[in-house]
Amino acid sequence: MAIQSVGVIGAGQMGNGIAHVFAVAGYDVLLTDISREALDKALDLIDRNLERQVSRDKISAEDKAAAMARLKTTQTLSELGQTDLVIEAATERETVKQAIFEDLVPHLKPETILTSNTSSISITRLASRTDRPEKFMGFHFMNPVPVMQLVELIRGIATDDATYRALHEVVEKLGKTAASAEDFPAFIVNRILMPMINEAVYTLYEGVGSVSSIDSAMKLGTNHPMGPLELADFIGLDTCLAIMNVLHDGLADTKYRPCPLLTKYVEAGWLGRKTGRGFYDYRGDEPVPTR
Ligand SMILES: CC(=O)CC(=O)SCCNC(=O)CCNC(=O)[C@H](O)C(C)(C)COP(=O)(O)OP(=O)(O)OC[C@H]1O[C@@H](n2cnc3c(N)ncnc32)[C@H](O)[C@@H]1OP(=O)(O)O
Ligand SMILES: NC(=O)C1=CN([C@@H]2O[C@H](COP(=O)(O)OP(=O)(O)OC[C@H]3O[C@@H](n4cnc5c(N)ncnc54)[C@H](OP(=O)(O)O)[C@@H]3O)[C@@H](O)[C@H]2O)C=CC1
Repeated sequence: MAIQSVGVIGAGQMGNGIAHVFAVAGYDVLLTDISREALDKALDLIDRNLERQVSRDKISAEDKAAAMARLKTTQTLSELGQTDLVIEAATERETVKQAIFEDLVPHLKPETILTSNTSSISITRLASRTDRPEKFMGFHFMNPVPVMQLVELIRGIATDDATYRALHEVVEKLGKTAASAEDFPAFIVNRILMPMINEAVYTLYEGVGSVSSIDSAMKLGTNHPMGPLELADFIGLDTCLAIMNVLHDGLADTKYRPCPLLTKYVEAGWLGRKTGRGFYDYRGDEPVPTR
């Protein structure tokens, strides 16, 4: 079956980036969220990010108009049942994702492929709660989606070859590169990246360095485009903590213990850029380190 239409669940930073790249690649996109405000903000952001690509000659003004025309939003989850491919990109919480799949499954066409953009949660476990574990996969995009080349493809224990091949083809049509990962906690990228970020928070917690010195040390000392604390703010500290908890619970090894300071920031509602404050305060003209 040729995939032509795509449903995206969750209009946060990942959902809007995923909707953006699929619309540019010629797919009809239906984006849903529980909040109308999130949908309106996502449409506005996609428009601005497409404009940025036009201004840098990455796409033409006609491509932008065509992409915006292919993009629709709805607050009714069941409407996504008629699409060929569904990508769930809601909050990184297993109960939230399971509830979404439970509500959606009765409305799905039999041939629809179901995927999750989860950063860490077991694909086999998510798939087992649906009516189609063989047509279920982890489809893990990186942030910011329009810029990052990689998509991790994660097969659950029951995923069939046809589903894997179909998603591999989609990745190629998007002009991105796939890397296959086995279904273990946090897969490849976050198994390696998130302990580094967590260690940077411990480095701050233990007073080895300030926010600025830790970030400049890693940017200038290891050529990372962002320091680990700046990157944590960019990803979202709630998402970082959720991933560390999945690693800690799933691998039962104390080396994945989330830093108490990371927990404290999340408990304060300081989730990074998306709430205006994290390891940096973004409410002024320039980001100001909080420690
Ligand atoms: C948590 C998970 O589950 C998995 C993950 O995603 S982990 C996070 C992975 N992501 C990273 O590690 C990102 C690390 N950071 C970076 O690579 C860079 O800082 C960055 C690409 C985000 C920004 O780069 P920069 O050079 O500082 O900024 P900027 O010049 O504004 O952007 C670079 C390019 O991206 C484009 N861009 C940035 N954000 C964009 C967006 N949202 N949409 C479209 N284009 C965008 C810019 O227009 C610019 O294009 P040109 O090269 O044509 O000029
Ligand atoms: N941030 C990152 O760098 C990356 C994140 N991911 C993964 O992508 C997913 C989304 O992350 P991200 O975009 O950063 O998170 P955000 O917090 O930016 O967005 C999540 C969105 O999902 C919405 N949502 C929550 N519950 C539901 C629901 N039941 N139905 C529909 N929408 C819902 C939220 O609404 P509200 O705000 O109203 O709760 C919010 O708009 C997570 O699984 C995350 O792990 C993957 C790669 C990178």
